[in-house]
Amino acid sequence: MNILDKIVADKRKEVDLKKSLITLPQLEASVMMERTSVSLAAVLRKSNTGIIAEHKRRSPSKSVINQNLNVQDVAKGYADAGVCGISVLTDGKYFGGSLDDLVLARASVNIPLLRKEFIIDEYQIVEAKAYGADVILLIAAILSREEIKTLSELAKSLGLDVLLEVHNEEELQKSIMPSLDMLGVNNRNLKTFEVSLDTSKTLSEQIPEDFVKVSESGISTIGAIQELKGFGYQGFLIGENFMKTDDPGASAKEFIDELNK
Ligand SMILES: O=C(O)c1ccccc1NCC(=O)[C@H](O)[C@H](O)COP(=O)(O)O
Repeated sequence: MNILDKIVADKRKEVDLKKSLITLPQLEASVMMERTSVSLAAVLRKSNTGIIAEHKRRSPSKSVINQNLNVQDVAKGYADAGVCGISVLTDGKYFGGSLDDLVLARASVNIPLLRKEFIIDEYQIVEAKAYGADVILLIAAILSREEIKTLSELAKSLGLDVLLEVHNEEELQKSIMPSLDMLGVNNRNLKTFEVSLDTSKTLSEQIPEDFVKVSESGISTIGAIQELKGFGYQGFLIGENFMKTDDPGASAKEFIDELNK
C-alpha cells in the first residue's frame, strides 16, 4: 500500500469516528457557518506575487520541518508579509496539524485560509466552513469524478472556494468542471514523493483559462516563480521553504519583497 492509500484509509476511520462525536447538525449550528468567506481565487487574480504560504510542521516526505512555532505567530507573520492566502494543514497523524490550528489561524488573520486536508466526505467540507476556512482542497488522485462533483458543489453552496489538485493528465481530464475555482498542479508525486516543477510546466496548457492556475510543492526560488508565471500560473503554494526557518513570516516577506523588485 502506498502512503496516499494509507492516509486515505486512516482518514476514513477518522471521519467515521468524528461523525459520532460531533454530528452534522451540531457542526451546522456553528456561528462560523454564517461568516462570508473571502475568495482566494479573486485575490490571486489581482496579485502580482500569488504566494499561498503553508503552515506545515512535518510531512511524510520530510518528517520534521518545524515543531517549535505557534500557528498564530506564523499566520500573522504570513499576513504581514503580504501573502495572498494561508494553507493550514489539519491532518494530525501525518502532518502534525489539527482543526485547532485552523481556528487559531482564523482568529489571527482575515486573509483567505485553505483547509489543507485529504477530503473524502461531505462532512469534512461542512467542518472546514465551521472551523473558519475560505477554501477547500480536493485531490483528484483520491476521488472519482462523481465525488469531485458532489464535494465541490457542496463547497460552492457554502460559499467556499475549491482548489482541485492534480498531478497528471488523466487526473486533470477527469476533473474539469464548473464547480472548481482553481486548478492546482502538485509538483510532488504523493505516492513516491518525487518533486519536479516540470509537472506544472507540462500540464499548464491543458488547464482551461477559466481556472486560476496554482503550482504546488517544491518551490523555493524567485526564478522558479518567474518561470512558472510564463506558463500562466497565478498562485504558488509554498510550505517547507518558509516553515524550515525560525521565522516563516520574515522568510515569506523577504521572498515577496524580492519578487516585487
Ligand atoms: O509534503 C509531503 O510530504 C506530502 C506527502 C503526501 C501527501 C501530501 C504531501 N504534501 C502536501 C502538499 O501538497 C504540500 O504540503 C504543499 O504543496 C507545500 O509543499 P512544499 O512547499 O514542498 O512544502
